[in-house]
Amino acid sequence: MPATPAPLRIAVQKSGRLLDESIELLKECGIKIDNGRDQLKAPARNFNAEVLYLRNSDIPQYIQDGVADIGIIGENTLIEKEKDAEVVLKLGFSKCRLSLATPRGTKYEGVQALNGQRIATSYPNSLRGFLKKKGIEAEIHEISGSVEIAPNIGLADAICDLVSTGSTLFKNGLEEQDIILKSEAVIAASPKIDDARRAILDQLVFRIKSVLAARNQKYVLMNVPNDRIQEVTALLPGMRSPTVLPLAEAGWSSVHTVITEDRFWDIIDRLRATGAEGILVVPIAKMIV
Ligand SMILES: Nc1ncnc2c1ncn2[C@@H]1O[C@H](COP(=O)(O)OP(=O)(O)OP(=O)(O)O)[C@@H](O)[C@H]1O
Ligand SMILES: O=P(O)(O)OC[C@H]1O[C@H](OP(=O)(O)OP(=O)(O)O)[C@H](O)[C@@H]1O
Ligand SMILES: [Mg+2]
Repeated sequence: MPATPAPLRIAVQKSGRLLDESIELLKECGIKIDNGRDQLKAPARNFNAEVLYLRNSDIPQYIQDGVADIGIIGENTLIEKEKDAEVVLKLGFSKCRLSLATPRGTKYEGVQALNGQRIATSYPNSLRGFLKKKGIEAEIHEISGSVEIAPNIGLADAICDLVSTGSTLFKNGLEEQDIILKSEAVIAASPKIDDARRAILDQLVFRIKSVLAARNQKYVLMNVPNDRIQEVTALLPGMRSPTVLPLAEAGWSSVHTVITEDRFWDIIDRLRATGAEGILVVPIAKMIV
């Protein structure tokens, strides 16, 4: 009997913004993990993997060194740490951008305005690269958090930090000026991953793709008078084409299909106008594409 390969070592953030959605995603992939807050290393119960709970900013180094085979990490951290890792899959959560901001009302007609200025940031490498590309000489002031306070306490003229809703900038009297990069959570793989673990990773990626595909879709069922079926089905997408089944009541059919979340309301309104009734919308757990 062939030996079971060593488990895939998955690095996730120990605590912070990425943790809950990372664990939820693995769970939706059918991978059960004991809560490892104190344990720091936890085996998966029904998949050949183990989870390493690490500091977010340390994960790129662990991936490069092959201490972790893969990690769930923000692209922004991966870029900032300048470590060797392959982005295998974008995960669609923790979307944010690394931006430059200045106090509201500051005169700013392009990045040239930053020449000779002091910029506070927790992302010195990303900022340095951006300024170099733009030919701007500025003083980078590295701080590890609460960056948005820096202009208010006279520490800097501008900041470079993550922005999502923009509410932290707003509350601190700052205005977003330029975007340096856009980021979301990704699966990153080690250059040292071996073939056996790469095969486990392929299995995991297949499951994640099925979960992510399903998140954007709804399964929709409706009753349609038979003389309207053609009009209704013309409006509908489907994995192949809509399913049409006869109802017990003569003259009516049940039509089933899959609709993308962003087209959903538009299509539903048109379906009702065309004569569809009793429309049911059901979430899809997994979608094998
Ligand atoms: N406001 C936000 N909206 C969406 N995603 C965000 C936001 N802030 C951060 N992120 C994403 O979540 C990741 C983790 O952020 P978090 O604040 O939990 O850790 P951190 O303080 O950046 O890291 P460390 O543990 O190294 O101190 C970031 O690298 C980024 O990819
Ligand atoms: O645009 P917004 O939606 O307001 O989000 C942006 C804020 O979120 C992050 O901080 P976080 O809350 O993670 O705090 P931290 O500095 O302790 O990591 C980031 O560093 C910004 O300060
Ligand atoms: Mg943060």
